[in-house]
Amino acid sequence: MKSEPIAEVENLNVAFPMDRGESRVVRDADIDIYQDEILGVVGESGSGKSMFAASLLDGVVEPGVSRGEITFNPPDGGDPISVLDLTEEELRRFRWDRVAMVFQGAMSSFNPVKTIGAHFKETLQDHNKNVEEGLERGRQLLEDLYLDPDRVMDSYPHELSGGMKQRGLIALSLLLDPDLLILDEPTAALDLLMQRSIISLLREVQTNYDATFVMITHDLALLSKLADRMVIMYAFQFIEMGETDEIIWNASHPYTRALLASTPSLASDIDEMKPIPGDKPDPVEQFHGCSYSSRCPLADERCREEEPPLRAVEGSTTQQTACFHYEDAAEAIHLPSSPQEAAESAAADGEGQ
Ligand SMILES: Nc1ncnc2c1ncn2[C@@H]1O[C@H](COP(=O)(O)OP(=O)(O)OP(=O)(O)O)[C@@H](O)[C@H]1O
Ligand code: NI
Repeated sequence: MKSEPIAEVENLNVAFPMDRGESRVVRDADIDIYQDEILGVVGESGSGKSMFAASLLDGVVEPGVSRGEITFNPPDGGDPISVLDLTEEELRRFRWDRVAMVFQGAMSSFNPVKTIGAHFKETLQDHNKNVEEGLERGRQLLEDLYLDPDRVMDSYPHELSGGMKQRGLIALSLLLDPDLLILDEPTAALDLLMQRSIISLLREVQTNYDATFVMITHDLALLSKLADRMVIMYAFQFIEMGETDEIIWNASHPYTRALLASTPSLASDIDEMKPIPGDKPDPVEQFHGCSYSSRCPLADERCREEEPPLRAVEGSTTQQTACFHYEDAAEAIHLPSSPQEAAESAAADGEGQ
């Protein structure tokens, strides 16, 4: 995937002042988000995924502060927008018009005393859009998400199932035609079947509406089917990123490999997997060296003292990893289902017949 970056994140830090010190929940994050891609963000609970996502529209909750540089490049050719420098009023317009977000736990974010249609109408009015045209687009979006627009527009949130509500929210978030849509755990509260059907819809919608998606999830299996690129977070940092196939088949960071190794057939949730041994990091702590070193089988003296920067993986143009020993990771953390093994076992099956 080679296109222009729609957003450039440089040296992003998110911090909360706390009694026992500053809690740094995103640390020195750098990434370009490319136009028209689906970027998946994976990591265990508390690693900073939602904080990173919220920063993209300067939406970290008070008293949290985002520092660094987030540059949004409008795909229609407008001037670059420095997101963290926008005024309240500019930010209000930037959100929804440019970048929209479906928040984590959003199933309850429809107002229970208003119909779904009223939410669509208010959103259009708040942003001075033509209501009639906008509602037409809203109905089309609902239809594209396999919902009956007549029924859904007239319904109150409690009259819809979880899956319908979730699709309703995705439609609402696309109403003002944002260039970038951020989905924070869009399927977490849904059953497996509904998760899978929403996923296939998301790809269609992303293509039809020409939007860029940033998708946050625990579900590696889901991302491996949907994302063009993945970024792995550990302890408030990006520790690996690359094209999805590279990450799945050739993960270079020991943590990514541990995640993959403990994910049976890529079909389970990160938090249900057998845990990776060692303590979870504390955001107030100042770490020395690599944040994963206390859990990493490859860690040595240097790893405990010096922080490994995110660097290009040799032989790849897109994969980056933050590990001094990534070249040894494949041998040290064995993944049962490498493509070679899959091919070998397929060949062996063939011989037996
Ligand atoms: N309002 C807050 N004030 C202070 N710290 C917070 C606040 N909200 C979250 N945190 C801390 O920020 C860190 C990152 O949280 P974040 O919500 O980004 O994690 P996450 O990766 O999205 O996790 P999950 O998968 O559970 O949603 C966590 O350690 C969390 O305890
Ligand atoms: Ni989260």
